[in-house]
Amino acid sequence: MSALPVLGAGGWGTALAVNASRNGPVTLWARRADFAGRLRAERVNAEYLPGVTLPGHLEVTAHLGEALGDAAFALVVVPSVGVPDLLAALPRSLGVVLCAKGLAPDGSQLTVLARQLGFSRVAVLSGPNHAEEVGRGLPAATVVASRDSGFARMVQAALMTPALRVYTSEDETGVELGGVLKNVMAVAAGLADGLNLGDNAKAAIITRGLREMGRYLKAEGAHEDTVYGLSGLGDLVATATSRHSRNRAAGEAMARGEHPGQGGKVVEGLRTAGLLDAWATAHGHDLPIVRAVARVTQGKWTPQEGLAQLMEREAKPERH
Ligand SMILES: NC(=O)c1ccc[n+]([C@@H]2O[C@H](COP(=O)([O-])OP(=O)(O)OC[C@H]3O[C@@H](n4cnc5c(N)ncnc54)[C@H](O)[C@@H]3O)[C@@H](O)[C@H]2O)c1
Ligand SMILES: O=P(O)(O)OC[C@H](O)CO
Repeated sequence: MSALPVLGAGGWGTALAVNASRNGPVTLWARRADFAGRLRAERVNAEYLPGVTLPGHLEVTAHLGEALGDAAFALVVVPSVGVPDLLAALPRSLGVVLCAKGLAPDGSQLTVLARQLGFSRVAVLSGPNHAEEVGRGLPAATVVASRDSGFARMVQAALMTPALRVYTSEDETGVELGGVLKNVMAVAAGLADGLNLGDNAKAAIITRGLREMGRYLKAEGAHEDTVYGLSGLGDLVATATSRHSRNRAAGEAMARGEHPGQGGKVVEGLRTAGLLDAWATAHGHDLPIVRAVARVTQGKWTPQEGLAQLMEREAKPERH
């Protein structure tokens, strides 16, 4: 049985590797050789997922070819900015499971980019899945989406464990974009936390944020109900309310006048907000929470100005 390559040794790559190790051999790829050496020696990823022991049979390498071996597919778990370069280095015969929740630097969906590069078996994995909990084996559910339902089932079989329930979907776009947008909404929720706006405001952000996500998914051709699934509503709730979320914590820090950085860990929503806001402006779409988060992260509005812009919008029926 060939080992499953997990490409990216941050928090999520490490948690997925630990989970999949319950089913068979796994090789975790880290881009830095010294870091891979530390993981091999210490059997813990102290930098990105402290407190989770790496099983003895989990291999770690910084050699991409060694990680890939003769595997049929790989999990791609580096931050979205790094995905284009990593995909470019992979053989096109490999199936790729995109696990980042962000867009390529030019604003493209990562699944679209993968197809443009010539990969024929493409899937996306997304859901309410904090690495800190999945790594510890706490119960969670997630979705693997692919136009190729046979490929989705293959990935499902590799990742489904007693602690991680994996559903399949054919709505690649809807599942991918749910994960992309919920990070921006989580930054908004964090801004509300940092401004001490209370529970009512948080509920309003989640609910109106979900409506905004639905409008965007529909415009991009996703299925109508995907936004109400694990990768949409599920992940929005998990991220906007969680003490683990780096996106929520980044918003909270900004509202307090602090730097949004999360100790070197990726905060996808900060970059995504600007890309989505540019898309909305170019296409004449109304994404007000995205716009507020983008302008606050770009320093164009204060958090209080962002709040005022949302509260002073024109009166309208709820369904819009
Ligand atoms: N942490 C979570 O709970 C979680 C859960 C689901 C999805 N995700 C998504 O997974 C992706 C990765 O997040 P993470 O939490 O593992 O990040 P992280 O911040 O914990 O770690 C990022 C890792 O990627 C490496 N890296 C950074 N830039 C790279 C590049 N250009 N090429 C190769 N490697 C690079 C870093 O060295 C580090 O090992 C993000 O898109 C995130 O939204 C994270
Ligand atoms: O810590 P965050 O905000 O990047 O969120 C992690 C996961 O995406 C939650 O599902």
